[in-house]
Amino acid sequence: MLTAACKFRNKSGLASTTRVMPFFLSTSATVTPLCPPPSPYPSPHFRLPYLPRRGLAFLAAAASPRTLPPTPRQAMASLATSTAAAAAAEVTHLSQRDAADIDEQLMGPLGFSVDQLMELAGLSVATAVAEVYKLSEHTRVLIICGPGNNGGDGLVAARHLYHFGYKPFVCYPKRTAKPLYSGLVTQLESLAIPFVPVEDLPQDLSGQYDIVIDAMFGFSFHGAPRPPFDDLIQMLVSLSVIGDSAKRPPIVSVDIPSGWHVEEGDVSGGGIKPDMLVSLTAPKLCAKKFTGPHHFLGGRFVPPPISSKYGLELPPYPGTSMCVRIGKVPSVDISSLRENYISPELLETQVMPNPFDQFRTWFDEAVTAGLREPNAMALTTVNKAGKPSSRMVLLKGVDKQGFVWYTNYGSQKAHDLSENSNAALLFYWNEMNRQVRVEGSVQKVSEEESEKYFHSRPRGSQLGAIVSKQSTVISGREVLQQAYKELEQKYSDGSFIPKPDYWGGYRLTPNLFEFWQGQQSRLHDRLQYSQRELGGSTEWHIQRLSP
Ligand SMILES: NC(=O)C1=CN([C@@H]2O[C@H](COP(=O)(O)OP(=O)(O)OC[C@H]3O[C@@H](n4cnc5c(N)ncnc54)[C@H](OP(=O)(O)O)[C@@H]3O)[C@@H](O)[C@H]2O)[C@H](O)CC1
Ligand SMILES: Cc1cc2nc3c(=O)[nH]c(=O)nc-3n(C[C@H](O)[C@H](O)[C@H](O)COP(=O)(O)O)c2cc1C
Ligand SMILES: Cc1ncc(COP(=O)(O)O)c(C=O)c1O
Ligand SMILES: [K+]
Repeated sequence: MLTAACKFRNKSGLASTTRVMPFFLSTSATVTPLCPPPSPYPSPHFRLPYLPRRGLAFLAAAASPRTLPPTPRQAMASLATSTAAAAAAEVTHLSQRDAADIDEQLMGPLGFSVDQLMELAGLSVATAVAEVYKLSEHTRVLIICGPGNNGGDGLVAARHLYHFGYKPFVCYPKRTAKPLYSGLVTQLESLAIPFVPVEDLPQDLSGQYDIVIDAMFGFSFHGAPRPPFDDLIQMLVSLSVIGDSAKRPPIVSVDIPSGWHVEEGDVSGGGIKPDMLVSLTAPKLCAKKFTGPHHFLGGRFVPPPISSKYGLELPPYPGTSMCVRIGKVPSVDISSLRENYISPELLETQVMPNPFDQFRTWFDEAVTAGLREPNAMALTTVNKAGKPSSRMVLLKGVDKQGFVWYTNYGSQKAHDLSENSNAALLFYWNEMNRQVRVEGSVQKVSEEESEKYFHSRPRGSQLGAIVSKQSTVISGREVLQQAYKELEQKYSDGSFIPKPDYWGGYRLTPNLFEFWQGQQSRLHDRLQYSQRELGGSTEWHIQRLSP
């Protein structure tokens, strides 16, 4: 499989992505049910005593890096989880002294070298920048590096940004003679990254750069900035007073907004106002005064002895990410969220004559691409009054007879289907720019088929199905837990769990399919398969629909 990822970003910094699809080698508090279903349930299981609410520890477990799956989409999902967790929990802020102490411990008894930590710090900065400021709208990055390790982080970030596809420019006026720094400079020179002297910088940076990274001073800054950093800081201050953030490059500060007091922040009120702060190891006290939209934490290297010694409360990093968003999540301009789809063409001459075969091909490709739950589908039912309702269900089988899923025969969907057998299924494989619509009529599968499937499920899910009077109102989660616990005990000997007669499968027999492949400028491909009578037999007929 070949994939290409080319991302576009809009002004909010959060949206407008071009999705290039993978190419395959083969082509009020009271809630009452809207439509109360008839009750097929035996009642005794459901009159159960109150059980205290469980703690929320499972939320933390859900955000644990170890449990997070690796695909980009899942990483995004987990980023959201850990963002929420980070926002909820208090993140430790370090004093200047503790920050320096931690550095010493890491590079002393804990066996790290400065090169290593700087590499990880710089990589964190680059990944955080790339997460917020997408390449397609922000290409040219000016990195202003100071004389110490903060400047070193900037040099490392410049290298990674280059490899991510950005065009870095480095301003490094006070170079340090140490081999670590000269090595970093040589590495950048070998990539032909331009070093820009301070005097060559335009007074107004907004015309020449799309992002400015402030890597001048970190936690060892003290006093007032000395030349030439005083002027450089002023340049960034003038930049941040341009009110319309869309008309100027965003400023990203590494660890500390340069010129700010490490603990007190922007004391005079006339300092840099960065749009983004990437705190390293743990935020310093001044970060409490940061009011920009993007606060990230990087430096995923803190070992337990440091965390426990300094009582560090730090958010979990999502998946394999080098950075995690902390602080408030910026609110998104929903109207600006959009994707531009780029996919291979979907042509009448290439698709299979039979829509079931075409579905199977696409389905297998979705599985091969590693999509999470490609068998999740929206099911829309309509009751006798014509009121539609949709929900997700899992496809559990497909063949020329139809599409099968399992559910509760007392649920709202079951009630709708008993009144109106017409239904629609919808698959959306986001990462592949693909959608499949299926319409038809629905019948229950045989008891035998349902029995067979029921007993293939994990025992926990079998018990869950017995416990749930799906779509009815319950007083609290405890009701389910208590009933579940009792059943768990009842069947603790591993004995056969009978399928309740209120649980089973449905099969939708299609009379219409539509295969949708997203394309640029909203000129998508849509191929519809409908049924036609031809010489006494039914045939599938393919038509292209306008996007
Ligand atoms: N564990 C981590 O999180 C790591 C973080 N890293 C980064 O390192 C910095 C801290 O680096 P450090 O070298 O200790 O200090 P700075 O980069 O902040 O800068 C020190 C140099 O700046 C000079 N300085 C200080 N104040 C001024 C001033 N007012 N005007 C001009 N120059 C100033 C200072 O010179 P002095 O003569 O004054 O001492 C130094 O030359 C941390 O914030 C992270 O970004 C590591 O990369 C990895 C581990
Ligand atoms: C991804 C996903 C898969 C689901 N799969 C099923 C399923 O296979 N069967 C089912 O009864 N409910 C499933 N659900 C729950 C349904 O969406 C829905 O909440 C439930 O069936 C009750 O719907 P109803 O009240 O409209 O009948 C799933 C939910 C999600 C998000
Ligand atoms: C209520 C309910 N029933 C059934 C299913 C299908 O699960 P399984 O794969 O165990 O059959 C799901 C899946 O989410 C569900 O939520
Ligand atoms: K800085």
